[in-house]
Amino acid sequence: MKILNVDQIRALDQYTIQHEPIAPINLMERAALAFVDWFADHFSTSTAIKIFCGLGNNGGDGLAIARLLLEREYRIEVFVVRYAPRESDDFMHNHRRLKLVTENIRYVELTHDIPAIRHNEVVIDAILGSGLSRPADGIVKSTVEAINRAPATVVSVDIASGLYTDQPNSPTDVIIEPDYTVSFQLPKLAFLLPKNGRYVGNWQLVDIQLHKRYIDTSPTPYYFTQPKDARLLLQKRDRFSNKGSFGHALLLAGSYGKIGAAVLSAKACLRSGVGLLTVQVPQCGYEILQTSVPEAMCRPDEHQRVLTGASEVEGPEPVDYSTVGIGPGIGKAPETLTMLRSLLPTLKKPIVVDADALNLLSENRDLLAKLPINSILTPHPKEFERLTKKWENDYQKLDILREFAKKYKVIVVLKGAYSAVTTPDGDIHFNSTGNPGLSTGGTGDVLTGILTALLAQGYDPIEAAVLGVFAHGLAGDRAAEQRGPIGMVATDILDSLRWD
Ligand SMILES: NC(=O)C1=CN([C@@H]2O[C@H](COP(=O)(O)OP(=O)(O)OC[C@H]3O[C@@H](n4cnc5c(N)ncnc54)[C@H](O)[C@@H]3O)[C@@H](O)[C@H]2O)[C@@H](O)CC1
Ligand SMILES: Nc1ncnc2c1ncn2[C@@H]1O[C@H](COP(=O)(O)OP(=O)(O)O)[C@@H](O)[C@H]1O
Ligand SMILES: [K+]
Repeated sequence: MKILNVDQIRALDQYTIQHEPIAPINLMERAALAFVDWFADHFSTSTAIKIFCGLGNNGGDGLAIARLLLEREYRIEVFVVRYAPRESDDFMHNHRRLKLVTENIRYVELTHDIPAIRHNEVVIDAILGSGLSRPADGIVKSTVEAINRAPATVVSVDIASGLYTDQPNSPTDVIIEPDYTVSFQLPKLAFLLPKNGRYVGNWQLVDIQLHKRYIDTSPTPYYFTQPKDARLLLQKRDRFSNKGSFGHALLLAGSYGKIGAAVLSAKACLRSGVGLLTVQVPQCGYEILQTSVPEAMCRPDEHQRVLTGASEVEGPEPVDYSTVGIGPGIGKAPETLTMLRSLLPTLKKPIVVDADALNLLSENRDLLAKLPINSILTPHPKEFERLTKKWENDYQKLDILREFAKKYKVIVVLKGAYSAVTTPDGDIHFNSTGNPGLSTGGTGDVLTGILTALLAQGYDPIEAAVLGVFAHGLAGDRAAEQRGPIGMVATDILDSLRWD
């Protein structure tokens, strides 16, 4: 699913109006109806509701929502925040229609017009939408502050008033802090960025049938991976396939005290369909790995505690494997850096690089140029900062991500809520699955195993990254259903992984 910018969203509305065709007021009615359908699923008619409307089309939505809620016998009070002398045409139209059915419309011009809001009430925030062009000030600011102070449940229409759709807010901006955001049709970039969490709440999309042709032909670097997008990427298995059909992966993982990382990665790799798996661990990990992952072959490193790459056991060279996954639990010993230095230039196909392998790269940035083209790097934000530089806001972080992926021709998976899969062309696919239960040690090692398995099976590296990150998050969601987000651990994700 595409994420469009604010100008494109406006143009999409206009395109729909012209080409469906539909009158603007009817499109607003459709949006209001979609909102009200959602609202009716979440709140009973006994709820006391205060609707705050601005003077633009977001406010127009609010007025239409008020009328439709009245029709469904909700108890509502409407407050129009009069911050300017002019209203939009569709606002005025809905204002006239609402006045025909209720006299209960009040105007907020001065702070003493702002009503008291009680804890068992629901506030619908339709003050400002995607038309925001400057920070909230004056009576808008005071109203937003009063709503934020109130103990009520807050539902924002389309986007929280005061939040920009796709540019940074300043830390001093006053913005609604909703419990829910009910947005129209397409996700907004602002919803996916960590600093905006409290200005978005639990966000949901409602379909208002905006024109598909415009969406399909609009260029954008931003995508949001939906279940149907991921399903399209999944390769079917041939009836006559054999284990040789699904590649032979090499995992370089583990060090003394961190063999668990190697175990988790290895298990995830096997549970993600790899044909054969060899794991190289330091000698101290040999018995642990052979016992806990009998399906994997183990090549013990000649070093007791850390990886050096050398082994007394004969085996293929790393370049001869379908792919290599390197990093989980490897530490930053000088011997391991030496291994990385000599290994990288020999590899020709995309590999997966995670954890301490990334930290070694950030301390030895000359090695970045040695990464095979289209390799997948999986930093969490701290690791990514070490590889690049500190960012001032989430939007700058996205720019740095895209520059980095372009410069080194790699795919960067910036992990976290809505993990961002960034391609060498500068596209970013935000992941839709996953939950805070994944914030527990070892879940990143599982992801490395998954991605390594997909590369070994011959998946295109971008598709491997998008699909692997989606499947990992989905397994996390299943694990959270079974165990709850607090009790789940990385092993539960392994048990929940499914590829159908
Ligand atoms: N265009 C359409 O056909 C549709 C629009 N929809 C709604 O329309 C909204 C966008 O409407 P608008 O473009 O009218 O914009 P808004 O309703 O967000 O803003 C209204 C006006 O306020 C002014 N403004 C911006 N920042 C301000 C601030 N800080 N303080 C005071 N005034 C400020 C702007 O100049 C703008 O004209 C969407 O968020 C959505 O809710 C929906 O009804 C779906 C269909
Ligand atoms: N709040 C969250 N929502 C969704 N996914 C999350 C969240 N927190 C963490 N994750 C996911 O969990 C994984 C954590 O990886 P990482 O930080 O490398 O942990 P570790 O190194 O301990 O395994 C990543 O895939 C990340 O996207
Ligand atoms: K709003």
